[in-house]
Amino acid sequence: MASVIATSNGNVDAPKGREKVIIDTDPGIDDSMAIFMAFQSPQLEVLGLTTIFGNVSTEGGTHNALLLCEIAGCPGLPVAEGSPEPLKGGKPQICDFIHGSDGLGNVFLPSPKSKKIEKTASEFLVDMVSENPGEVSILALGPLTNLALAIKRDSTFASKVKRVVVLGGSFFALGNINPAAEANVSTSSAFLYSLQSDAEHATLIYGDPEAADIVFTSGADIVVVGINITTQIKMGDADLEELRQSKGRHAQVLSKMCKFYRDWHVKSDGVYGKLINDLTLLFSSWTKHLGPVGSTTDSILQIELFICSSVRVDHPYKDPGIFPHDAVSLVALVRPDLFTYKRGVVRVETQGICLGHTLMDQGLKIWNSSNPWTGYFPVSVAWTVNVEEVLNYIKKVLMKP
Ligand SMILES: O=c1[nH]cnc2c1ncn2[C@@H]1O[C@H](CO)[C@@H](O)[C@H]1O
Repeated sequence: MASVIATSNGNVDAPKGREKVIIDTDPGIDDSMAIFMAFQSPQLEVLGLTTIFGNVSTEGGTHNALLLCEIAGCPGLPVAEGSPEPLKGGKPQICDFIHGSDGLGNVFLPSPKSKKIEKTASEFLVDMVSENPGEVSILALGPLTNLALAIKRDSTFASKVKRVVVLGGSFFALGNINPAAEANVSTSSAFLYSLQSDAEHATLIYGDPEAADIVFTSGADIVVVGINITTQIKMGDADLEELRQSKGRHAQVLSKMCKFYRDWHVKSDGVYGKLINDLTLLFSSWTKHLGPVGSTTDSILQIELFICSSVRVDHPYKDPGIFPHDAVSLVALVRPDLFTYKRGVVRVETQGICLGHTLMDQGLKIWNSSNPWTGYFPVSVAWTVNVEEVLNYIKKVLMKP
């Protein structure tokens, strides 16, 4: 029996008591934040970590998961290694440009002493959920391959798992891999498309939209937090500095990790990179619209005015900082009341230019005939977020000694 009750408007009630949780993760800098937060959350009992590719290789993720458990003072916690590749096979591309070659912001910490358990991630997930039916929740922070394998392995898994909180997808908003897709449901689809014309590589499929579609349509009690929600929460440079100066139990190591992540955000989403890009693009239209350039100072002023009045004045990344995606989904697990939700069937595109696109039927229309959304169980999709409270919550937990 699921403990989370979705009300008619899709809202999710807060769980009562200490919640058993397995974190399925590709750690990852924002994963590390979420994992440390889970260890610092008295309302959670972390049963173990399962690993997956994405921000790092699955093997690298296992290494980092063991390391994070040791740093957090839980060296014996089970870490089960997951699939090295998506359901369809192929070598996944790793986001080392976001998380560094060690996955932890190139901090190159000493290797962990503890070892992964013998069971695979899907075996561990199935066994823990079977042993504690209706009691184990899963926080899924990476591609959903391990969960899909658990569902395939045990047809009762979806009904026995308490609830699954997924960081993934982008609902009625753009993705971060390309306009259609978010990274966890379609890792590196952009890379796939760059290879599609290359016959030698045509059979390679990167990303795991098939797994995401299996999980979303499995009937499990699922809460999905997309990047349309997580990118509303920004830890700016001032927040990061506050963290660095705090006595937070893991504040120092996280601050070191976050440097790389922050610098990537500035390049990828930040004002500087975007401004240069915008400037180049706008320069031609500027001369067309505003006439010939006067003195250099005038020109710069006019360009600034033009940019401020026409582009990106509301871009969330005007000020440098990071998006703590995984930490936000941890908050959705422990403080579901800080979000509102819509219920609906979610399907994931598994082919074509919208590979990895997550699309929810909001139930606003009675369709004339059946369609690929018909007949599946609805999930809860985070719809709005209390930005200030979620940011405060993340900071409070991370700054806890
Ligand atoms: O722009 C991006 N491209 C690929 N992966 C990203 C990007 N931004 C964040 N992440 C990573 O993917 C998950 C959220 O989609 C997060 O785990 C984050 O670390």
